[in-house]
Amino acid sequence: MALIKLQTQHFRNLAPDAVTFSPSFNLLYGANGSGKTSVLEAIGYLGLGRSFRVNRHQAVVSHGEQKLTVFGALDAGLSGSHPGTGAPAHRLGLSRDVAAKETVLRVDGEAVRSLSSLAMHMPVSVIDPGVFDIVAGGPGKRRQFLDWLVFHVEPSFSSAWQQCQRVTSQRNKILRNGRLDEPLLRVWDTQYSALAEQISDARAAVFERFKIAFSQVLGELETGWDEGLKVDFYPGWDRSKPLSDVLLNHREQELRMGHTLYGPNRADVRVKYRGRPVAETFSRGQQKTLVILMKIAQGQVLSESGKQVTFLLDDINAELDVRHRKMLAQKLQALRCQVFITSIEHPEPGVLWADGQSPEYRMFHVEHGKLTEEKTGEYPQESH
Ligand SMILES: Nc1ncnc2c1ncn2[C@@H]1O[C@H](COP(=O)(O)OP(=O)(O)OP(=O)(O)O)[C@@H](O)[C@H]1O
Repeated sequence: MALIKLQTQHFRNLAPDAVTFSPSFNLLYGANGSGKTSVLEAIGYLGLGRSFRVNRHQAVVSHGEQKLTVFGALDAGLSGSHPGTGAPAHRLGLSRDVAAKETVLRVDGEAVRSLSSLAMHMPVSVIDPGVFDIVAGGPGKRRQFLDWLVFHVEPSFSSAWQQCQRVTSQRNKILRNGRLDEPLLRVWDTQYSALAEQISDARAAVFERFKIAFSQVLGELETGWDEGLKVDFYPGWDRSKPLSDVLLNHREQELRMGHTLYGPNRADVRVKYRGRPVAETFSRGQQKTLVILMKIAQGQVLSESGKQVTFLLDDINAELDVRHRKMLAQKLQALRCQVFITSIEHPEPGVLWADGQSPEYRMFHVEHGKLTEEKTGEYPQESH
C-alpha cells in the first residue's frame, strides 16, 4: 500500500490542504522550519499512531488548538493501479484531542479501537538523525526494530505482546510486594512463560528471515563487512531451558530486584563486528551505514511478504555522502518502496539516479507549512 493523499488539521504549522503523492518517490524541499519534517511526522502518525520525534501529542497539535487530525488515503501502491485513478484501497484517520486525552482511529470510516488495526495497513520506516540509536543505544531500540517487522509479518503478534505486557506487570506487582507468595507466583509464571515462548518463537522466525535478507544486502553492496559482522537474536533468557524453570531458579534474585529479569522484555538483537559490539568498534559514519542496511533488509523482508514499506528519509543529505545516498535510493527503488525524502536544497534527482533510470517521482516545495508541487519534466542530468 502507498499513501497517495494526506490531509491534516491543526498539525504543527501544516496547511490544511489535501496533498496528492506519488506511490513511488516524493522529494520535499524547503528552508529550515518550513514544515518538511512535520509532513513526514504526519505520515508517521498513520503508520505508528504517534510522533517519531516527540513523546507527547501536545507538542504536535498547532499552537492554540487542542485537537489534531491526520487523514490518509492509500492505494494498492506500485503493484496496483495508478494513484488518483480509482477509489483508494483504504482510508485511514487519526484524531487526538490533547485536552480530553482522547484518540479516535478510523479505517475506511469505521472507528477501530486498537492502534494495530490502523498501523497494519501502513508499514512506515523512518530514517532520520535519531535512527542510529538502533546500534548505538540500548536493547530497547533494537527490540522495537525487530518487533516492528514481526508485527507486519505476523499481525497476531501484537495481541500476544500486549497480553504479555499485562501479565508481566501483574507479576512485577507480586515481586515488588517483598513477601513470597509462591502459589500465586506460579500461576503467573505459567501464563507468562506460555506468552513469552509464543513471542520468542515469532521473533526468532522473523529474525531468521531478516538475517538472510541482511546478509544479501551486505553482499550486494560490497561493504566488505560480510566476514566479520554478525547479527544474533537473544530472546531474553537461555532458551535451552524452559522459561518457567529459569524463573524458578532465579526466584530470590527477582524478589530482591522487585521485577521480572528474564523473558521477552530482555530480548536483544546483538550486532557485533569481529566479536565486539559495533557501537564500540564502528565509526559514527559506519554505524549510520549499518543501520540503513538493516532498514533496507527490513524493507526486503516485507516486500517478500507482499507489503510495500513507506520510507521517510529526513535530511539524509546531512547524514550520508552521495555514494551512500545513491545506494539507498536505488535499493529502495528496486524494492518498490514508497519513499519521502526531505532536503533543504532543491533536490537533483540526477545525483541519485543515472539518466533514464529514475523512478516516477513528484517534487514539492514546502513553505510556511504549505506544499506546492513542482512540475518536473525530464530529470536533470547528473551534475556530480
Ligand atoms: N505545535 C506547533 N504549532 C505550530 N507551529 C509549530 C508547532 N511545532 C512546531 N512548529 C513550527 O513548525 C515549523 C515546522 O518545523 P519542521 O521541523 O517541520 O521544519 P523543517 O522544514 O523540517 O525544518 P529543518 O529543515 O530545520 O529541519 C517550524 O517553524 C516550527 O517552529
